[in-house]
Amino acid sequence: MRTVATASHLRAAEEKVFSEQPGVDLMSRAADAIVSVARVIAPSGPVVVAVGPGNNGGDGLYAAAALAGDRDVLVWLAMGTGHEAGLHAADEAGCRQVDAAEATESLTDASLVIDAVLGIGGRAGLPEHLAMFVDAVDALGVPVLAVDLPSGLDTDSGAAHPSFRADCTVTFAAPKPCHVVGEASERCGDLVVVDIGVPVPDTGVFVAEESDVARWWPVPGPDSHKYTRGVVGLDTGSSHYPGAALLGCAGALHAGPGMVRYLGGAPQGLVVSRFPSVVMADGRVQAMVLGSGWGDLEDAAERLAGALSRGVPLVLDADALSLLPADLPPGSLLTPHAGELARMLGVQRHEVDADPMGKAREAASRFGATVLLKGGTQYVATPSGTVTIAVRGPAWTGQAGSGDTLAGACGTLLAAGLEADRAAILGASLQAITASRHPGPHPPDVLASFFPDVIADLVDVADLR
Ligand SMILES: NC(=O)C1=CN([C@@H]2O[C@H](COP(=O)(O)OP(=O)(O)OC[C@H]3O[C@@H](n4cnc5c(N)ncnc54)[C@H](O)[C@@H]3O)[C@@H](O)[C@H]2O)[C@@H](O)CC1
Ligand SMILES: [K+]
Repeated sequence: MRTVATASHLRAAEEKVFSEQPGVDLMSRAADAIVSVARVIAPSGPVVVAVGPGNNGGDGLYAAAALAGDRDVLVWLAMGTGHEAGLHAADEAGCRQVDAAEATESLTDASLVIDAVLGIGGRAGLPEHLAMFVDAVDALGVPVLAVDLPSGLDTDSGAAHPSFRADCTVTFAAPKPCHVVGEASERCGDLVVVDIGVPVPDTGVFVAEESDVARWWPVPGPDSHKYTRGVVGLDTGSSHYPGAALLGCAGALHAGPGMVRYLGGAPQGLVVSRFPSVVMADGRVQAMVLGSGWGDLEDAAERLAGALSRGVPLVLDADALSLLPADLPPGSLLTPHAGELARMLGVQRHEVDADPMGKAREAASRFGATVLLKGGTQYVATPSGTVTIAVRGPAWTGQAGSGDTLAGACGTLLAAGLEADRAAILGASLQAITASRHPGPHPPDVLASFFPDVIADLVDVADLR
């Protein structure tokens, strides 16, 4: 996991470094990292560096100076001014200063554009002349390397302001919110996080990576059996929504449980004919999933009370989220989408959309349970206030039934003994990674059927033997 830091977190951390190590040259370290990545993306050919007025431009100018040793480097002062010492270094190294028209014309031959216009000091959006330059870059398909972040984005949000669209972003110390949430994250391309000697601040916000999923996945050992791997009970689906039972079973089974018990109100024959390993008899379970596809079941409250009396961690999804009891069993997980979270908190949907992380954190605190807020960006908030952003995937998963399979997978992971936040991070990340590796409009149960291949590929092969 990586810590996610805002612009003000980063500024405070940098100031501490400067006060403790007067004269430290962080800009050269930043420039070195940019140069290394630039050489990988475009080993030769002319480079156009769009430079802004602040230190982000300074990073770009020192990188331009280093690259000018063996290729043509054109420097465009996109805001009219630039970091003085950086400009001097670029001039000395033989970079050629160009105006907007020449910068745009030179794109036809350019192997790379370095966007060093605005970084964490930038205001969101781009002035007209820069927006036109970005359009020209996009139209010609010239690769873009963004310094710290694609200029135009708001560092601290996922909002899709007019901005550069990078193939790769080199950022310093820690990812910022714009790199990991919302549409903004899709403008960053591959993210390279570089340690330039600024300590990562303690923010309580994290982003999960594929390597975390591999590291934390509960892989059975030589002495494992169905009860050590975990038995998950599903009280999902109903006679009105029998498909939810199948989707939950698909998610639970393909995440690797010891056993799935189906205890819901959908026709049993339907479930067992599709999934013969699912057991219909009631008995011991180590976690329960409730609510997906309940609709307006008359006995919903009794079903929830029955599950609560088992004293095992619960995944509460969909219709069960409107019946939240005062005390949930320890280790329980709530899996709302934005509309359901708004209802849980008694706020408008747009308030959740405006501050999804804050609202997920508020719900976790209020209900004393981990909250997985589902959507394009998936937030896992704990009652202690930490938030982890799950690995992102393509929007193919944005379809009816994805939440049902996800709840089933999370139930399997809770039954395996994982803490609720890990179960949520792993379940949500697995679904996203699977959609990345198997892109296309697969129905949610079909996508879940690819989970085993993805899990096997992620975890250490030796562990599977
Ligand atoms: N503080 C440091 O020592 C380090 C900073 N680094 C770099 O410095 C960057 C931050 O530098 P700065 O604080 O100078 O900020 P920026 O370089 O991000 O931009 C600040 C300047 O741009 C102007 N500006 C902001 N938004 C604008 C807009 N929309 N239109 C027109 N002008 C706009 C501001 O008025 C200000 O002059 C980081 O992103 C990183 O790239 C790195 O060199 C590492 C070390
Ligand atoms: K930038």
